[in-house]
Amino acid sequence: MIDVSDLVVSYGAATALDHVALSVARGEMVALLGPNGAGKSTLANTLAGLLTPASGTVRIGGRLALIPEGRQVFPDLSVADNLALGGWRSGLRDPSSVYRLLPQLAELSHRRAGVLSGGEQQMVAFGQALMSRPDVLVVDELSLGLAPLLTAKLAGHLVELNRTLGLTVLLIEQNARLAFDLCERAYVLESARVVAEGACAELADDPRVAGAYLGGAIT
Ligand SMILES: Nc1ncnc2c1ncn2[C@@H]1O[C@H](COP(=O)(O)OP(=O)(O)OP(=O)(O)O)[C@@H](O)[C@H]1O
Repeated sequence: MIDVSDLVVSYGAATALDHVALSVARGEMVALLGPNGAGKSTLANTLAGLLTPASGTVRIGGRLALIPEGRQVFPDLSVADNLALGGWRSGLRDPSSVYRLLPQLAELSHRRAGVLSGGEQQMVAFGQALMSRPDVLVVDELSLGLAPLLTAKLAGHLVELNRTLGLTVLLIEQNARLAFDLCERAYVLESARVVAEGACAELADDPRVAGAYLGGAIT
C-alpha cells in the first residue's frame, strides 16, 4: 500500500529525507520512530502529496488519509462540519459510522472545534480522516500531548480498524513502547536516513534502539 524508494526531499539546501526506502503491505500496521527533526513529518507530508520529492519514487496503492501532527482541525467550524469536510473527497456525507466508533464526537457535534480540548481535537482529526474512507492511514504522533488513557483509547480504535476492516496503518510515534505494542514491524529514522528496520520484537532487543527509544531493553 505504501512503497517508497530512494526518496530525497529537501527544504532549499537542507535535505530532510536522504535516499529513504520504506514499504507497508496491505493490512499491515507499521511504526516509524525517530527523534525530533529526523524527517518523520516530512515523510508523512510527502506520502500525503503535500511535498514534492526532489527524487525517488512514492507509490500509494489506495486512498491515503493523514492525521497530521498537532491536531490540525478547522477551529471555526463545528465538529460536524469538520467531519463533513473530511468526507468531501470520498462523497461520504453521513458521519454515523464515525459517531459509532467515536461516540464522544456525536455529543460534541455542534461545538466549535477550536474550543475543544487537545484530546477532543485529536479525536476530530481522527474522525475527519476516517470520513475520507481511507485504505491507508498515516498517523503523525497519535500520543503527542494526550493523556495516557486517551492515547490508549485511540490506539485501541486503530487496532480495531486494522483488524476488522484491514486498514493499513503507518504509525509515526515518539513513544516507542506504544508503537512496539501496536505494530509488528518498525523503521527508525535518524537525521534523514533509515538507520534500522525490522520486526519490533527484534528491534526491541537491539541495544542501540532499546537504549535510544526504550530507555533500556524490554524484558
Ligand atoms: N518548512 C520547512 N522549511 C525548512 N526546514 C524544514 C521545514 N519543515 C521541516 N524542516 C526541517 O526538516 C527536518 C525534518 O523535519 P520534520 O518535521 O520532518 O522532523 P520530525 O522527525 O517530524 O520532527 P518532530 O518529531 O520534531 O516533529 C528538520 O531539520 C526541520 O527543521
